[in-house]
Amino acid sequence: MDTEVDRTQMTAKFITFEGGEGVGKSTQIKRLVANLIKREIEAVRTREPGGTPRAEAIRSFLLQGKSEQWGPSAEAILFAAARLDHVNSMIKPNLESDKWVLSDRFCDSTRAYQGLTGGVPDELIDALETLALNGATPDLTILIDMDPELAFERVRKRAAEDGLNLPPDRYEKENIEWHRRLRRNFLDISRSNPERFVVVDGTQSVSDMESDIWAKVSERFSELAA
Ligand SMILES: Nc1ncnc2c1ncn2[C@@H]1O[C@H](COP(=O)(O)OP(=O)(O)O)[C@@H](O)[C@H]1O
Ligand SMILES: Cc1cn([C@H]2C[C@H](O)[C@@H](COP(=O)(O)OP(=O)(O)O)O2)c(=O)[nH]c1=O
Repeated sequence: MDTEVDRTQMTAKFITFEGGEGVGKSTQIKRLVANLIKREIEAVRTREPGGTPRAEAIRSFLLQGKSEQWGPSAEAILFAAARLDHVNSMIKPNLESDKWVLSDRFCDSTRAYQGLTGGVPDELIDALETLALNGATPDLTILIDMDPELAFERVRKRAAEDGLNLPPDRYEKENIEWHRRLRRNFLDISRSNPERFVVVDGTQSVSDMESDIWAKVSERFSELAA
């Protein structure tokens, strides 16, 4: 493991997007990166599980359902193994070269999916988080919150428009009650970490949500105040 860096001395920020499936994370992360670049702030977008070749290999194993029979604790360990590589070979080097890093999902997904919703004990989730983050705690986490039924409706509509009939990935096939629990668990995590989280209403239009997120991000980081 590499040595811990003093994040308080850095100007580049690490921002994560969290929430259930189809709430608009990838749409909004692209817009936030573009808004930062417009203001001449170097910013890179990444995602979890994935973000590095080694972590992407773990991603395909996890999302094709091959890990399902291993159980949620082993899955949590696999997500953490992917995260450790992502942190050490992608996130930290970019922050150290003064690039803002924006990640589509990060550690709160493990706590919400495998931990609170999947039943993996807090002690294991806490230990994996300490190990995998290696000091790289997000400066800000944007939770996009909305009813999962509406979010799935959007995803289905888009897939139908594109003529796609994709098989559901690992967590999409859980029932709606499971996804409602997941939503409540994400909200609980945000309430336990009020200094790190902002919650955004996912039912807004794409451009209203973009403005809402920009207002919240620029309020948080004084260097963005125009
Ligand atoms: N605010 C929005 N209103 C309506 N549809 C949206 C909105 N944001 C995203 N979408 C559409 O919903 C689907 C899921 O959005 P996406 O950004 O991929 O979500 P996520 O990354 O959270 O899974 C996409 O088809 C996208 O075009
Ligand atoms: C990062 C992470 C993701 N996941 C799940 C959430 C999603 O179902 C899946 C990632 O799929 P992906 O298609 O990237 O997400 P989305 O559907 O939001 O666009 O992996 C976990 O269960 N634990 C984790 O730690």
